Amino acid sequence: MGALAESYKDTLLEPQHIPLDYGSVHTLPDSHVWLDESDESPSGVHSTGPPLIDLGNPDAARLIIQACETWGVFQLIGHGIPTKLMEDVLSEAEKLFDLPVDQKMKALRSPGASQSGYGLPPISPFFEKLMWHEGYHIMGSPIDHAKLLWPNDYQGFCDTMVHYRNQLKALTEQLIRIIFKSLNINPEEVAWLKESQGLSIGLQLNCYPACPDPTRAMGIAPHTDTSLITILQQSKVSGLQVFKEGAGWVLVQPIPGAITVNLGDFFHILSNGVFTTVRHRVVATQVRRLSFAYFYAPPGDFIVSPVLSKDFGEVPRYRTLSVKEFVGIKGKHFEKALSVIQN
Ligand SMILES: C=C1C[C@]23C[C@@]1(O)CC[C@H]2[C@@]12CCC[C@@](C)(C(=O)O1)[C@H]2[C@@H]3C(=O)O
Ligand SMILES: O=C(O)CCC(=O)C(=O)O
Ligand SMILES: [Fe+2]
Repeated sequence: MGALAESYKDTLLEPQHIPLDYGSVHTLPDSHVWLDESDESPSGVHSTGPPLIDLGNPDAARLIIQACETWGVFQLIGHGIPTKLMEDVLSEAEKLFDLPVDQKMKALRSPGASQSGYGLPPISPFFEKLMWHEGYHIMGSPIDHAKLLWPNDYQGFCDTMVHYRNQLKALTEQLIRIIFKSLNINPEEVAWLKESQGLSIGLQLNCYPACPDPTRAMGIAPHTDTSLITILQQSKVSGLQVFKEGAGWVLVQPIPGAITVNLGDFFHILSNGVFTTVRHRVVATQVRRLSFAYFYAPPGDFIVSPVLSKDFGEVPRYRTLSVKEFVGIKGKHFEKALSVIQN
């Protein structure tokens, strides 16, 4: 199923690491109160957000590379993902998160197994406080877990998610080709890009339920993605913030029809640290917010070695390692993973 199926497999999931029955909670429990940590405070979000790029623009490739260096994230229009499909994903996800909590718990993600199923973010054990979040992850076939949610009516959900995943795969690979060229990597020589074997692909449906005390809660704690690229669809409600040196936490305002593209750790390592693996978080909100994140990573045995050149630096900032090895290091050291492999 690919290396990401092993992400955070040894983190210690305690019994409290399951979503609350949010609909029945009217005051924020102490377990979910996040104290403001100076620069981590949700206030002070003023700067203009990451660039908006039209993939149909003849200058798109240059703008994308520029955004990879300066932000590690951009918004994209002209991407070719049908609006109807994006709406269908939203309505299937709403149907899922609207289920009674007992039903959702039937599809609970099991610790140490693949990442599929319902639950809190797998990074939860790295934090003292719990996130105001419920998620549903699809890795491989969506059928087994969907059958647990809707024993007789799972096909529509599965068809929509598989169709969406296929469309996002084509778009992601188009973006990877553009970025590889700038790194002087010939996409035609990358076997997994041509043959799609051993890839890790995960689709995470995120729900941030309406929160009674949003300024003291956290939707998803700060992290970078363990991916090459992540493609995100945000619903109309804003909540995603990215950390920008010199500006602090900056809001990524949802734009109707646009998708948000962010680079993950593997492009950061490959580019010798020149492309940003953007640190991001999601703040809690007064109204429910949904988002859908598509994670794409190379096969576990792919060797990630920083590209060296005049533009990317002549000295490797990170040691060469396999995707699988990095996933293991991230699972153990989380936010410190990149410094662990620094030369
Ligand atoms: C594909 C993956 C990326 C992810 C770990 C996982 O194997 C499955 C869940 C993903 C997710 C979604 C919410 C935020 C995040 C940090 C987390 O806790 O689980 C990401 C993981 C990641 O990017 O490392
Ligand atoms: O909800 C969002 O906007 C971002 C979610 C996210 O960071 C993730 O799923 O990795
Ligand atoms: Fe993320």
